[in-house]
Amino acid sequence: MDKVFVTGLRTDALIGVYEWEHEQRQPLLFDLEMDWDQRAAAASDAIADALDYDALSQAVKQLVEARPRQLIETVAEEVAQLILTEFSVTRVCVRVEKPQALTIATTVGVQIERSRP
Ligand SMILES: Nc1nc2c(c(=O)[nH]1)N=C([C@H](O)[C@@H](O)CO)CN2
Repeated sequence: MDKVFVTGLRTDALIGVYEWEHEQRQPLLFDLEMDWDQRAAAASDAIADALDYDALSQAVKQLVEARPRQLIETVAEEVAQLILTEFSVTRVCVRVEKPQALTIATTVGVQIERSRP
């Protein structure tokens, strides 16, 4: 299957289980990979037939930055559902990194894959 991907999408989120994390924004980085048949877009050369990675990235950033959450699992799930429902995508892989979470590790994160029936 063809793919559209976005790597290193940066957001500034209120994210974490600790009190200070609800007041101080910190970066969450997203890698997104979507199934998308490219043939119609390639034939028409029209953005209307493409999965618009610009619109998709802006929507993800807006969702993530809109409200505080405790777990990166929650964010990953919400992002996956947004992409499936708002962008007519049938399968998405969402990887979330929280690079400032631990001083003893370069980064931590979760990765999920979700499909629409
Ligand atoms: N599986 C998870 N473990 C932890 C999370 C999380 O979101 N998912 N969050 C934290 C804290 O917020 C931590 O990142 C603060 O440094 C701990 N474990």
